[in-house]
Formats: sequence, C-alpha cells, structure tokens
Amino acid sequence: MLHIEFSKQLEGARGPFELEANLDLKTQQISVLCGPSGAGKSSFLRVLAGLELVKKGRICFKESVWLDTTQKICLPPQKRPLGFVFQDGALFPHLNVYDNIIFGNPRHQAHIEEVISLMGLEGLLKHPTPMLSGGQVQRVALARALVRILGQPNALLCLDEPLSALDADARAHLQEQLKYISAHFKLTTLIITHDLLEAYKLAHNLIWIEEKPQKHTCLMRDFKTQEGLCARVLEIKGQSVELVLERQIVSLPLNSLQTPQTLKEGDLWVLIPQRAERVDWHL
Ligand SMILES: Nc1ncnc2c1ncn2[C@@H]1O[C@H](COP(=O)(O)OP(=O)(O)OP(=O)(O)O)[C@@H](O)[C@H]1O
Repeated sequence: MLHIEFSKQLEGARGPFELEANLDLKTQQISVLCGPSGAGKSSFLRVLAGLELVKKGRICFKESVWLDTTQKICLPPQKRPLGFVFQDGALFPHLNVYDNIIFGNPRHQAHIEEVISLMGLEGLLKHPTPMLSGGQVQRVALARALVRILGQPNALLCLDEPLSALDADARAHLQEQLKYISAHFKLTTLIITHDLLEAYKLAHNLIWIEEKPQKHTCLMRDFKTQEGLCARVLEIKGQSVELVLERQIVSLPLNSLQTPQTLKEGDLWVLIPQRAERVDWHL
C-alpha cells in the first residue's frame, strides 16, 4: 500500500487554498490524477517526490517511511525511490540521449540496456537531445526515470502530463508502452492527464481533485465499475449522435442511449453493448 496523507498551502489564481490528500493506493497499479487546471495535480506529485515541503503529512510506501512530520522524517528527493517525468521531458540539452538516460544512475548499469531496448532508443543514443521529436523526448525522459528506479524495492513512477504534447499516433503508442512497462516492471505509477479517455484506458484508479473555495481535496473515484468502452460525444445531429470511440468516430441513433435528453457535446460515456451510460466525472 502507498499511503499519501498531507496538507499543503498553495497560492491559487483565486486566493490561497489548502491541498489535502488522505489516500491509500494499491501498489503495482496505475493511478491517474485528474482535476481542473490549477487544482494542484503537479503539486501533489511534487510533494510525493519531496520537491515541495509540507508542514503536516505522512507518506509511506509499504513499510518505508518517506515523510512523517510528527517524527520529523523527510527523505530528500534523491533518497526517495522515485522516477519523475516532467511535461516537457526536462532533458539536459548539453548531453546526448545516452548520457541523459544514465545521468545520476551509474549503479544500475544492468538495467540500462533493457530499458533502451524497450523504449526503442538504440538508434538515437548518440543524438543531441535538441534534435529529438516530442515523442522521442518523452521516451528518453521515461527511460531516464526507469533506469533510476529499476532494482529499487517499492519504487514509484510519477508522470506529469507525459503525453500532452504528442500527436494522436505517438500518444496511443506511448500509452500502450506505459501500460506494458508498468506491468512488466511491477511499478506503482501515478500519471497526470487532462484526457479522461486516456485515464480510462490507462488506469486502475482515478484520483480526482475536488475544488472548494479554500480547500482542494484529492478523492478516489471508481470509474471501472462497469465493463464497457469509453466514448466522447463529438456532435449531436438530429436523431443521431457522433461519438469518438478509441480512435474512431461512430454514429449511433439517439434513442439507443439512456437519458439522451441530458446529452451534451464533450460528455464522456461508457458504451455497454446495447446501451450507453453517461459517466458523471464531476461529482
Ligand atoms: N510552491 C508553491 N507555493 C504556493 N503556491 C504554489 C506552489 N506551487 C504551485 N503553486 C500554485 O498552486 C496552484 C496549483 O498549481 P499546480 O501546478 O499544482 O496545478 P495543476 O493542477 O497541476 O495545474 P495545471 O493543470 O494547469 O498544470 C497554482 O495556482 C500555482 O500557482
């Protein structure tokens, strides 16, 4: 179990607020962190990584205590077994791909070749990083994070919108790779995304940050209670509705959906054979 409990004062666009979390996440699963812009998603990951300090909190990965303010325990970032991928990759521009991957990780030589091969980076190792495409940058950043944590017990992989700058094909490809890598290396993975379809495809758990005027609370949401496919409403045309389903656009008669009167463009639905139900993401 990964226990995350903290309270952190942040300065929001509409004034100060408290970001609060009290969650127990199963290990070796993917959890997705969603919420409105400015809700505190990146801050949540930064607190986990030890990049933001809190006055009150306790973070434990199984028996290992990373933070306990009552006992004055606070492991510095480099002591936490955690790999972090930033939104823009944050590669070192003066180092080539290989040197970026091994940066700060000379101990884990045994894992380096496996990660390079898994991420398909063999042909790029000598390339300067400013020459890379967006997808390649994210694969190098992911490889660097993986090399840092593989071989360490109770390791966490944190990804701050790793796919947001990619086109649909690169995004779909990297989503599959993330799923494979998390399962293959038995990682506990936390991913920020604004894309609920992506969340549905990737995650076992959804953490939603609920905004109230002076308090933002991280809540677990169960979004896989029903077997089905997730689709977004693209356009309502007369008696039919166009939905984006996976990477296809499908058209359905309106009367095949339950409660079609509440249908809005941009809504997310779970399509179950013979019927469809709207998912209320903003409870
Ligand atoms: N160290 C800090 N101290 C005080 N306020 C902060 C700190 N870091 C970030 N903030 C503020 O906290 C709020 C939440 O920021 P954060 O980046 O965590 O949100 P987010 O949900 O990731 O946003 P987005 O989806 O737009 O990336 C913002 O208003 C930000 O300016």
